[in-house]
Amino acid sequence: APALVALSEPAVTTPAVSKTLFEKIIDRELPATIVYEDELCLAFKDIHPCAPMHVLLVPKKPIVQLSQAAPEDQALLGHLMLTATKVAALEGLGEAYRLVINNGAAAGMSVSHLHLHLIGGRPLKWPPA
Ligand SMILES: CCNC(=O)OC[C@H]1O[C@@H](n2cnc3c(=O)[nH]c(N)nc32)[C@H](O)[C@@H]1O
Repeated sequence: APALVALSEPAVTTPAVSKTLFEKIIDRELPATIVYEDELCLAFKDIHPCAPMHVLLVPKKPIVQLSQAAPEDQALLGHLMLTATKVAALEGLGEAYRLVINNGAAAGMSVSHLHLHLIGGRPLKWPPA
């Protein structure tokens, strides 16, 4: 009987591309209430707002967290901060708002895609919890 030759299955290498929740929102694969968009970033309402106005501002570039931003991201980071002021104005907050970046899970970051919390619409205490 002819020797059985084990046919090696072709190695299937599926790219380990797991989109974060925010990348799915950016790509419109998940719904969100979008309040601002330009070529570099997207702003949408937080699903669990901690204030009457709680918007998330994310770069379209999937920077995992602030501590992983690179020097070439400097202009983008500045754009995010200036865009936050524009969104605050769009949302009628005037000058009264808080802009928060959490870095890492220990700081409460639950989605591994850099995001700025723009919070306002009520008096805010300090320090935050
Ligand atoms: C806790 C602060 N650290 C952090 O990582 O914030 C992640 C922020 O994303 C919010 N969020 C979670 N899932 C969704 C979602 O499907 N849609 C939207 N529009 N927001 C979401 C969550 O409420 C939190 O404030």
